Amino acid sequence: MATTKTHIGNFEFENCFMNAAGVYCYDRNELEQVINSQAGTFVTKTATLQSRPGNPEPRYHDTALGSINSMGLPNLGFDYYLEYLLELQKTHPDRTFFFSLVGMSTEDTHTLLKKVQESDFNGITELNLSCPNVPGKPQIAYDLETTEKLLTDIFSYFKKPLGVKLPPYFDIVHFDQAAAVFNKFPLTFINCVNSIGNGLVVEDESVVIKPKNGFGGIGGEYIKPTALANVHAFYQRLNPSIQIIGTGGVLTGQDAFEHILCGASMVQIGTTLHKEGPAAFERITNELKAIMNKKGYKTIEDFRGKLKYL
Ligand SMILES: O=C1NC(=O)NC(C(=O)O)N1
Repeated sequence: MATTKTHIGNFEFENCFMNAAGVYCYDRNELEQVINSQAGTFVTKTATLQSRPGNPEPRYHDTALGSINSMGLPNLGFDYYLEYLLELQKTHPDRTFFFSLVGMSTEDTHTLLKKVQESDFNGITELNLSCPNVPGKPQIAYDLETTEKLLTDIFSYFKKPLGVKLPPYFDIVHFDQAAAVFNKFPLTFINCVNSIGNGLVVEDESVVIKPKNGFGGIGGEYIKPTALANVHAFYQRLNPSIQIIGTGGVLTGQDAFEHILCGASMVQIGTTLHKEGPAAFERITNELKAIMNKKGYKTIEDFRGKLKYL
């Protein structure tokens, strides 16, 4: 019987599925629903130093093939999520959770990570280098010089497990350049991909979200080929010590199988979770197990990264 267990760093997870930051993770109520689902773990909504209301609504819209969003990092603030995570370390000592965060400035990012370093948090930190929706703020990881400087400074003081949430790259040379940067650091993982930034969805004669005149991050079926390409490009290039979390376009067990085949050790679900709710984790897990049983794979390591070329 196939198992979809996995590990990230030194942590074991009963299931290789979890939410993508931003979906089912805004507050305790949503996070508890993920804890009580078939998901192996959760990641919080990206926390900033102070709470943020985010962008004006409507700022999220589902479409037939996915979603567009320009949330603008609405969150309850770093202290809210840290307090909850520390409480979970007492009530769920056998579980490991992910803490997503980013500063609204480089200084804030260091303040946040120093707080994590000095805290009793014993889970995994996901530094969001790719939010496309804060007006005037670039997607940090598209500036590799700034990213390298930031990671150099971070790893001078941050000694806990850390990964980065990346935007999609679209140029082979950028895969080469980005991997060369990430290979310099003791990253636990990279997470490919965040939404494809600044798409535009039109219905009838209008945009469908208010912020930025309708420009927003695209998720869902639209982005699976880009997500798989980023997962596999970095799988081909990174030191094996840096694991890959695959995010983007996961609707079925087959989509998850493809992410793992491309090299992912964990699969995050965003748009599908938003549309279907936490029951999606059980459905997609069962679909993946059925595929593995049919193919004779017992664990995800039996096929992870073993994408065949022609
Ligand atoms: O990193 C992010 N990616 C998104 O697609 N949306 C959110 C947001 O806008 O808060 N952040």
